Parts: sequence; structure tokens; C-alpha cells
Amino acid sequence: MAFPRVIFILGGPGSGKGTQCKKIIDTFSDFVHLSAGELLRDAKNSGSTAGELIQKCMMEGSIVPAEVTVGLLKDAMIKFGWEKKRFLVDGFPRNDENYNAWFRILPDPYVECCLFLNCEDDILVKRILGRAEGRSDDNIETLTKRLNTYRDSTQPIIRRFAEAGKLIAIDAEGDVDTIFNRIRAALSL
Ligand SMILES: Nc1ncnc2c1ncn2[C@@H]1O[C@H](COP(=O)(O)OP(=O)(O)OP(=O)(O)O)[C@@H](O)[C@H]1O
Ligand SMILES: O=c1ccn([C@@H]2O[C@H](COP(=O)(O)O)[C@@H](O)[C@H]2O)c(=O)[nH]1
Repeated sequence: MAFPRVIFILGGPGSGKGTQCKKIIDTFSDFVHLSAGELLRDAKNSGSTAGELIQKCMMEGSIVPAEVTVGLLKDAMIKFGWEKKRFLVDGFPRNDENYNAWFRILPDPYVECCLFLNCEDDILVKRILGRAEGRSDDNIETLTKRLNTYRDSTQPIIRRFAEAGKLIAIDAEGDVDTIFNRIRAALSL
């Protein structure tokens, strides 16, 4: 049985994960972009039984239990063709529970690397408060909580990938195209 090939994309809120993933899939047709946050928002809006829990976590900037998120990611990968594509899994795994559940629930998927978009907090804040997509969590109160969650729960996961020799760190400050070129060079695309 073939396994999916996965690149995780991590970085603070506003580091440009969604923006860069879009550029990658627009340029390279073998990639599929799976945003964990988008999948959760879709599940919430479509009346999933986990909808209330997802909404609560999003407004608190906390992390939805892994069984919900991994289930959504797995279903999406199966839908796109489990073994045919390279999946850009954006915004996941965000904590130890996510990380452990991924490897417990999915049958030994091949994780190529974790791409880390590294950006200082002041730039993250400016970008998130300037994002005009009407997201209810893009306000200073929730953003402060998201930044705390990122520091306390997600940065240790980024270090975990580094220790496993799987981390590719990208300077995510500067203009969108410059960052995209850094990513292309780092992934040899
Ligand atoms: N290099 C950049 N320079 C300036 N603005 C940027 C850059 N990259 C992204 N942006 C803008 O910053 C905002 C956040 O970007 P994006 O949605 O890609 O971040 P994200 O990491 O996916 O955020 P989140 O984790 O909150 O979903 C958007 O409005 C986007 O257009
Ligand atoms: O794996 C995930 C991804 C996201 N969440 C929750 O969603 C919001 C928004 O995520 P974005 O990546 O900014 O779209 C995030 O603050 C979490 O509450 C999650 O729990 N697990």
C-alpha cells in the first residue's frame, strides 16, 4: 500500500502559511493544500457535531482535540487520492496531542519535512489585524491568545521536527514573492 507524502507548514498566526501554500499549488499541480483551520471552519459551518467545540476553541485561541482534526485531514486526503499527491498540511500539528495522534491514527504516512515560516510577533500582529477576510478570531483579544498558544504549544513541536532532522526554517519576513522564492529553493522546486 502506498502512503501519502506530507509536508507540514507551521508558523505563527499571520506568518503567511495560507498565502504561500496557495502560491505553491498554483505553480505546482502535484501539490494539494489542506488547511487544518479551513477544514475546521468548514466542519463548524456545516453543522458538524463538533461545531460548538470548534467555535469555542477558535474564539479562545486554543487547540481542537486531535481526533477531530486528524479525522478531517484523513478524509480530505482520501478524497484527493491518498497516494497520488503531495499534501501541504497547513497549521498542523499544533501541539503534542496533535503530533502523537497523527502518527497513531494514520498508518505511518511519509512526512517529508516541516516547513517553518519564521516571523517576529510585531509583524504577525500587523498582518492579522490587516487581514480583511472577516474572520471572527482576527481581533486583538483572540490574537493575543493565539500567539500564547503558538509560543507554548506549537513552538515545542517545531523544535521536535528540528530534533528529528525534518525542519526547514524559512525567513518569512519580506514580500510574498521573495518568501516564495526562498521556499522554492529550500524544497528544490
Ligand atoms: N509576506 C507578506 N507580506 C505582507 N503581507 C502578507 C505576507 N504574507 C501574507 N500576508 C498577508 O498577511 C495576512 C495573513 O496571511 P496568511 O493568511 O497567509 O497567514 P497564515 O499564516 O495562514 O495565518 P493563520 O494561521 O492565521 O491562518 C493576509 O492578509 C496576507 O495577505
Ligand atoms: O490543527 C488545527 C488548526 C486550527 N485550529 C484552530 O483553528 C484556529 C484557526 O486556525 P488557522 O490556522 O489560523 O486557520 C486556531 O486558532 C485553532 O483554534 C486547531 O485547533 N487545530
